[in-house]
Amino acid sequence: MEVRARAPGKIILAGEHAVVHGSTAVAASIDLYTYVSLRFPTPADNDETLSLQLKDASLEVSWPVARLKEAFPNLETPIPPSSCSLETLKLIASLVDEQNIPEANIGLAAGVSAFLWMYTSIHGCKPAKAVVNSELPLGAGLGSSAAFCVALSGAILALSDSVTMDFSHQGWQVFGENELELVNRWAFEGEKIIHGKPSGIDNTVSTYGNMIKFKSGDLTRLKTNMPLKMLITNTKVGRNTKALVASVSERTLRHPTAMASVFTAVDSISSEVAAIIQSPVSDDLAITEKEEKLAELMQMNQGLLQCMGVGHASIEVVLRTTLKYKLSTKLTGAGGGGCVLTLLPTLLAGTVVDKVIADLETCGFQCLLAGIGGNGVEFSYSGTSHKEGNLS
Ligand SMILES: Nc1ncnc2c1ncn2[C@@H]1O[C@H](COP(=O)(O)OP(=O)(O)OP(=O)(O)O)[C@@H](O)[C@H]1O
Ligand SMILES: C[C@@](O)(CCO)CC(=O)[O-]
Ligand SMILES: [Mg+2]
Repeated sequence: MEVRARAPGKIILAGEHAVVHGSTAVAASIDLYTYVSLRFPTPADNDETLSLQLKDASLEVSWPVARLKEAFPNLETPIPPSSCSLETLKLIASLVDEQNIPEANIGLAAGVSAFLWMYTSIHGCKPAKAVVNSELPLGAGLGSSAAFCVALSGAILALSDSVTMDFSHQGWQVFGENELELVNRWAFEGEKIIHGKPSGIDNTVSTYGNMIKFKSGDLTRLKTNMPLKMLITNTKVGRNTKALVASVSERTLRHPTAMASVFTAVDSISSEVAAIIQSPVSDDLAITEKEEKLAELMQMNQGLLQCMGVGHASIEVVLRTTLKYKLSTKLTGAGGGGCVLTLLPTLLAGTVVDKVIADLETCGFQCLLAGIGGNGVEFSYSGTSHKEGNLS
């Protein structure tokens, strides 16, 4: 029995970082996915290990089941979604350490730890093989960590008793509402291990897809008929969300009143962005007016992100380049490099878009046009029609 799950990346249209401090943010899924396949070995495989293959990083880690049982002698599973205690996190860190992950790949250790926490909490020390690959750039602001956690959580739960299986269904299928909530809650626990203090917006938009408004853990699914086209530019400057989120918190401790005003301003911007996106579109004139407002709000949000200290020289280059074409740009995700969004108005000529892309690529950046607002996490089964690998 094998299950596959896929979860999308995301863009944040407004409100990153401020959302960690209780402000509203608006995010949308994009049609770039992280895929996870998970299978329990059959008796013929004679495989008593739990393994995780990370194809994007050409890394495979595995533990004999006996080693896991030794590390977690009192494991009772499944447990409901819960934070990994400091004590368990230490045990997991020592299991990860034993794998001697090369220094160049050390950022992956947190992802491996998140996998171990989610998997063992649901399936205990049962042998299995998980394989991960992604269409998303890792650590670039497009929610790769959330897509990783959501796809893993989806696959792990799809092979558990918490999910009702439908074998009559061919291809990708969606989870039920309660199942989605469970997938999202577990993914959030994984994100906590990777990010330290996530707001939950990234795993939530990856789980539910489409476009969402998010504030203090509350999700509003946005309904829109506004065609939204964004150019995504990857500055290819590496950064780490955990460190950037921590740096904004430190600035907030140093300047609490000033930062509170910044977060309040972002809250208003995000609320306005959500209102514009949701108001019905009647004609080209109405679209143009809405796009102009969105463009201005993106510029304002970018200025406030600068105030938070998450800009980068490479982002400035993208801003200046797109401004030559009177286009508005803001960073997306944690900033400090990573990806940047440029609003492409509906009536903008294709030739202009080509020129902007050529200009940005001359600077060494990578441009992509992703579809916005597609489905969230989905899964599909292959193999025999039961979940007990050792029965198949
Ligand atoms: N396909 C993958 N394979 C292995 N690890 C992954 C994968 N995708 C994400 N990760 C984990 O997530 C980490 C990157 O997460 P990080 O939050 O820093 O960036 P991001 O999620 O891409 O950007 P943002 O949080 O700003 O949207 C990696 O270092 C790794 O631990
Ligand atoms: C920077 C941040 O706001 C978004 C990262 O995509 C962090 C978070 O909300 O968890
Ligand atoms: Mg992330």
